[in-house]
Amino acid sequence: MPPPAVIAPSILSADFGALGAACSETIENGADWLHIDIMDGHFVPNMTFGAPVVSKLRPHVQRPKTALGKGTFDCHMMIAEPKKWVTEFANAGCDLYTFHHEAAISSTAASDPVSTSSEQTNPKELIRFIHAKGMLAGIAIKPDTEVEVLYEVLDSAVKEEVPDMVLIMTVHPGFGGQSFLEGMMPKVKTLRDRYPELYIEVDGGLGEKTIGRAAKAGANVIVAGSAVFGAPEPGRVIGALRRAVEVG
Ligand SMILES: O=C(CO)[C@H](O)[C@H](O)COP(=O)(O)O
Repeated sequence: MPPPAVIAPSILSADFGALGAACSETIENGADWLHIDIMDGHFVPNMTFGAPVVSKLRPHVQRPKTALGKGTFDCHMMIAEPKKWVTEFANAGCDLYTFHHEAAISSTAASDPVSTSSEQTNPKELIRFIHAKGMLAGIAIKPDTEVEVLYEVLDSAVKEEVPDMVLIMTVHPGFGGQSFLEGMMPKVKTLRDRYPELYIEVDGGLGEKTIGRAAKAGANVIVAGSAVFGAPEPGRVIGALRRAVEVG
Protein backbone atom coordinates (compact mmCIF):
# COMPACT_ATOMS: atom_id res chain seq x y z
CA MET A 1 0.00 0.00 0.00
CA PRO A 2 1.44 3.45 -0.88
CA PRO A 3 2.08 5.63 2.17
CA PRO A 4 -0.37 8.47 2.92
CA ALA A 5 0.14 12.15 2.08
CA VAL A 6 1.74 13.91 5.03
CA ILE A 7 2.11 17.69 5.20
CA ALA A 8 4.79 18.85 7.64
CA PRO A 9 5.15 22.65 7.82
CA SER A 10 8.63 23.74 8.86
CA ILE A 11 8.49 26.06 11.86
CA LEU A 12 11.79 27.56 10.70
CA SER A 13 9.59 30.11 8.90
CA ALA A 14 7.22 30.69 11.86
CA ASP A 15 7.37 33.64 14.25
CA PHE A 16 10.05 32.54 16.74
CA GLY A 17 8.55 34.93 19.30
CA ALA A 18 5.29 33.00 19.34
CA LEU A 19 6.26 29.46 18.48
CA GLY A 20 3.83 27.65 20.78
CA ALA A 21 0.80 29.33 19.20
CA ALA A 22 2.27 28.83 15.71
CA CYS A 23 2.55 25.08 16.36
CA SER A 24 -1.00 24.61 17.66
CA GLU A 25 -2.54 26.82 14.95
CA THR A 26 -0.67 24.97 12.20
CA ILE A 27 -2.02 21.63 13.38
CA GLU A 28 -5.54 23.16 13.62
CA ASN A 29 -5.05 24.42 10.06
CA GLY A 30 -4.76 20.84 8.82
CA ALA A 31 -1.05 20.01 9.08
CA ASP A 32 -0.21 16.41 9.94
CA TRP A 33 3.22 16.91 11.48
CA LEU A 34 5.45 19.75 12.52
CA HIS A 35 8.90 19.80 10.98
CA ILE A 36 11.39 21.16 13.51
CA ASP A 37 14.77 22.19 12.12
CA ILE A 38 17.63 21.78 14.58
CA MET A 39 20.84 23.48 13.41
CA ASP A 40 24.12 23.60 15.31
CA GLY A 41 26.20 26.12 13.36
CA HIS A 42 28.71 23.35 12.52
CA PHE A 43 26.96 20.91 10.23
CA VAL A 44 25.16 23.83 8.60
CA PRO A 45 26.04 27.54 8.67
CA ASN A 46 23.07 28.56 10.82
CA MET A 47 21.74 27.96 14.34
CA THR A 48 18.23 27.44 15.62
CA PHE A 49 17.30 25.82 18.91
CA GLY A 50 17.70 22.67 20.97
CA ALA A 51 15.80 20.20 23.13
CA PRO A 52 14.62 22.74 25.78
CA VAL A 53 12.62 24.59 23.11
CA VAL A 54 11.16 21.34 21.77
CA SER A 55 10.05 20.37 25.28
CA LYS A 56 8.30 23.76 25.68
CA LEU A 57 6.50 23.28 22.34
CA ARG A 58 5.35 19.75 23.16
CA PRO A 59 2.36 20.74 25.37
CA HIS A 60 0.99 22.88 22.52
CA VAL A 61 0.45 19.84 20.28
CA GLN A 62 -1.14 16.54 21.28
CA ARG A 63 1.20 13.60 20.80
CA PRO A 64 0.42 11.25 17.91
CA LYS A 65 -1.88 8.38 18.82
CA THR A 66 -0.17 6.08 16.32
CA ALA A 67 3.31 5.95 14.80
CA LEU A 68 3.75 8.74 12.24
CA GLY A 69 0.26 10.05 13.05
CA LYS A 70 -1.09 13.57 13.41
CA GLY A 71 0.93 15.69 15.81
CA THR A 72 4.27 14.02 15.06
CA PHE A 73 7.24 16.18 16.02
CA ASP A 74 9.55 15.57 13.06
CA CYS A 75 12.95 16.81 14.23
CA HIS A 76 15.45 17.32 11.40
CA MET A 77 18.83 17.18 13.08
CA MET A 78 21.24 19.28 11.03
CA ILE A 79 23.98 18.66 13.56
CA ALA A 80 27.50 17.26 13.48
CA GLU A 81 26.99 14.86 16.40
CA PRO A 82 23.60 13.22 16.00
CA LYS A 83 24.17 10.47 18.57
CA LYS A 84 24.96 12.92 21.34
CA TRP A 85 21.46 14.43 21.43
CA VAL A 86 19.22 11.38 21.03
CA THR A 87 18.35 10.98 24.70
CA GLU A 88 17.66 14.68 25.25
CA PHE A 89 15.35 14.86 22.24
CA ALA A 90 13.51 11.69 23.27
CA ASN A 91 12.93 13.23 26.70
CA ALA A 92 11.85 16.53 25.12
CA GLY A 93 9.01 14.88 23.18
CA CYS A 94 10.48 14.34 19.73
CA ASP A 95 8.67 11.53 17.89
CA LEU A 96 10.80 11.19 14.76
CA TYR A 97 14.54 11.90 14.96
CA THR A 98 16.02 12.39 11.50
CA PHE A 99 19.80 12.58 11.34
CA HIS A 100 22.07 13.16 8.36
CA HIS A 101 23.90 10.22 6.81
CA GLU A 102 26.85 12.56 6.21
CA ALA A 103 27.10 13.38 9.94
CA ALA A 104 26.80 9.77 11.08
CA ILE A 105 29.65 8.57 8.88
CA SER A 106 31.95 11.54 9.33
CA SER A 107 34.85 11.72 11.72
CA THR A 108 34.22 15.44 12.32
CA ALA A 109 33.36 14.93 15.96
CA ALA A 110 36.69 13.37 16.79
CA SER A 111 38.68 16.15 15.14
CA ASP A 112 36.46 19.05 16.19
CA PRO A 113 38.16 21.03 19.00
CA VAL A 114 34.81 22.19 20.42
CA SER A 115 33.33 18.70 20.41
CA THR A 116 32.68 17.19 23.82
CA SER A 117 31.83 13.80 22.41
CA SER A 118 34.39 11.10 21.86
CA GLU A 119 31.73 8.85 20.39
CA GLN A 120 30.74 8.71 16.78
CA THR A 121 28.65 6.00 15.26
CA ASN A 122 27.43 4.48 12.03
CA PRO A 123 23.94 4.83 10.59
CA LYS A 124 22.74 1.35 11.57
CA GLU A 125 23.89 1.70 15.18
CA LEU A 126 22.38 5.14 15.40
CA ILE A 127 19.00 3.97 14.08
CA ARG A 128 19.02 1.16 16.63
CA PHE A 129 19.85 3.63 19.41
CA ILE A 130 17.06 6.02 18.37
CA HIS A 131 14.57 3.15 18.33
CA ALA A 132 15.78 1.96 21.73
CA LYS A 133 15.00 5.43 23.10
CA GLY A 134 11.40 5.10 21.91
CA MET A 135 11.53 7.36 18.85
CA LEU A 136 11.14 6.65 15.17
CA ALA A 137 14.24 7.19 13.07
CA GLY A 138 14.73 9.08 9.84
CA ILE A 139 17.84 9.37 7.71
CA ALA A 140 18.52 12.42 5.52
CA ILE A 141 20.87 13.13 2.65
CA LYS A 142 22.15 16.46 1.37
CA PRO A 143 21.87 17.31 -2.34
CA ASP A 144 25.45 16.20 -3.10
CA THR A 145 25.02 12.74 -1.56
CA GLU A 146 24.04 9.81 -3.78
CA VAL A 147 20.83 8.01 -2.89
CA GLU A 148 22.51 4.60 -3.13
CA VAL A 149 24.27 5.18 0.22
CA LEU A 150 20.87 4.56 1.85
CA TYR A 151 20.44 1.02 0.53
CA GLU A 152 22.53 -0.54 3.29
CA VAL A 153 20.17 0.57 6.05
CA LEU A 154 16.98 0.25 4.01
CA ASP A 155 17.88 -3.33 3.07
CA SER A 156 18.98 -4.35 6.55
CA ALA A 157 17.58 -7.68 7.68
CA VAL A 158 17.52 -6.36 11.27
CA LYS A 159 14.22 -4.49 11.78
CA GLU A 160 15.63 -2.16 14.46
CA GLU A 161 18.25 -0.90 11.98
CA VAL A 162 15.79 0.07 9.26
CA PRO A 163 14.79 3.75 9.18
CA ASP A 164 11.12 4.73 9.34
CA MET A 165 11.62 7.54 6.84
CA VAL A 166 14.13 8.90 4.36
CA LEU A 167 14.55 12.64 3.83
CA ILE A 168 15.81 13.82 0.45
CA MET A 169 16.94 17.43 0.79
CA THR A 170 15.76 19.56 -2.10
CA VAL A 171 17.88 22.54 -1.04
CA HIS A 172 21.30 22.77 0.58
CA PRO A 173 20.37 22.65 4.28
CA GLY A 174 20.67 25.72 6.50
CA PHE A 175 18.09 28.26 5.46
CA GLY A 176 14.45 28.54 4.49
CA GLY A 177 13.20 30.29 1.38
CA GLN A 178 15.64 28.74 -1.13
CA SER A 179 14.80 27.49 -4.63
CA PHE A 180 13.67 23.89 -5.15
CA LEU A 181 16.36 21.65 -6.66
CA GLU A 182 14.51 19.73 -9.32
CA GLY A 183 17.62 17.60 -9.92
CA MET A 184 16.83 15.72 -6.69
CA MET A 185 13.68 14.17 -8.18
CA PRO A 186 15.44 11.17 -9.75
CA LYS A 187 16.59 10.21 -6.24
CA VAL A 188 12.99 10.26 -5.04
CA LYS A 189 11.82 8.22 -8.04
CA THR A 190 14.61 5.67 -7.55
CA LEU A 191 13.61 5.18 -3.92
CA ARG A 192 9.89 5.04 -4.68
CA ASP A 193 10.38 2.38 -7.36
CA ARG A 194 12.57 0.30 -5.06
CA TYR A 195 10.58 0.81 -1.82
CA PRO A 196 6.86 1.29 -2.64
CA GLU A 197 5.82 1.63 1.04
CA LEU A 198 8.65 3.85 2.28
CA TYR A 199 7.92 7.25 3.80
CA ILE A 200 9.90 9.63 1.56
CA GLU A 201 10.15 13.22 2.75
CA VAL A 202 11.28 16.16 0.64
CA ASP A 203 12.38 19.45 2.19
CA GLY A 204 13.21 22.79 0.66
CA GLY A 205 11.57 25.03 -1.89
CA LEU A 206 8.26 23.17 -1.81
CA GLY A 207 5.10 25.12 -2.52
CA GLU A 208 2.17 25.12 -4.90
CA LYS A 209 4.44 25.67 -7.93
CA THR A 210 6.83 22.78 -7.19
CA ILE A 211 4.71 20.22 -5.36
CA GLY A 212 3.52 18.53 -8.56
CA ARG A 213 7.07 17.51 -9.47
CA ALA A 214 7.79 16.08 -6.01
CA ALA A 215 4.47 14.23 -5.91
CA LYS A 216 4.97 12.76 -9.38
CA ALA A 217 8.42 11.48 -8.38
CA GLY A 218 6.84 9.69 -5.41
CA ALA A 219 7.41 11.85 -2.32
CA ASN A 220 4.66 11.50 0.29
CA VAL A 221 5.94 13.68 3.15
CA ILE A 222 6.12 17.33 2.22
CA VAL A 223 7.99 19.90 4.26
CA ALA A 224 7.06 23.50 3.49
CA GLY A 225 8.22 26.50 5.50
CA SER A 226 7.90 29.82 3.72
CA ALA A 227 5.05 28.59 1.49
CA VAL A 228 2.89 27.86 4.55
CA PHE A 229 3.97 30.47 7.09
CA GLY A 230 4.28 33.22 4.47
CA ALA A 231 0.77 32.65 3.14
CA PRO A 232 -2.26 34.75 4.15
CA GLU A 233 -4.25 31.50 4.45
CA PRO A 234 -1.88 28.73 5.59
CA GLY A 235 -4.74 26.22 5.80
CA ARG A 236 -5.53 26.66 2.12
CA VAL A 237 -1.89 26.00 1.15
CA ILE A 238 -1.73 22.91 3.37
CA GLY A 239 -4.89 21.60 1.65
CA ALA A 240 -3.50 22.32 -1.82
CA LEU A 241 -0.23 20.51 -1.05
CA ARG A 242 -2.14 17.51 0.29
CA ARG A 243 -4.37 17.26 -2.79
CA ALA A 244 -1.34 17.41 -5.09
CA VAL A 245 0.33 14.50 -3.25
CA GLU A 246 -2.89 12.48 -3.30
CA VAL A 247 -3.24 12.99 -7.05
CA GLY A 248 0.46 12.05 -7.48
O1 LIG B 1 15.59 22.26 6.37
C1 LIG B 1 15.34 23.35 6.01
C2 LIG B 1 16.44 24.27 5.69
O2 LIG B 1 17.61 23.63 5.89
C3 LIG B 1 13.92 23.86 5.96
O3 LIG B 1 13.06 22.90 6.53
C4 LIG B 1 13.46 24.13 4.56
O4 LIG B 1 14.35 24.90 3.87
C5 LIG B 1 12.05 24.67 4.52
O5 LIG B 1 11.99 25.97 4.10
P1 LIG B 1 11.30 26.42 2.74
O6 LIG B 1 10.05 25.60 2.57
O7 LIG B 1 11.04 27.86 2.96
O8 LIG B 1 12.28 26.13 1.64
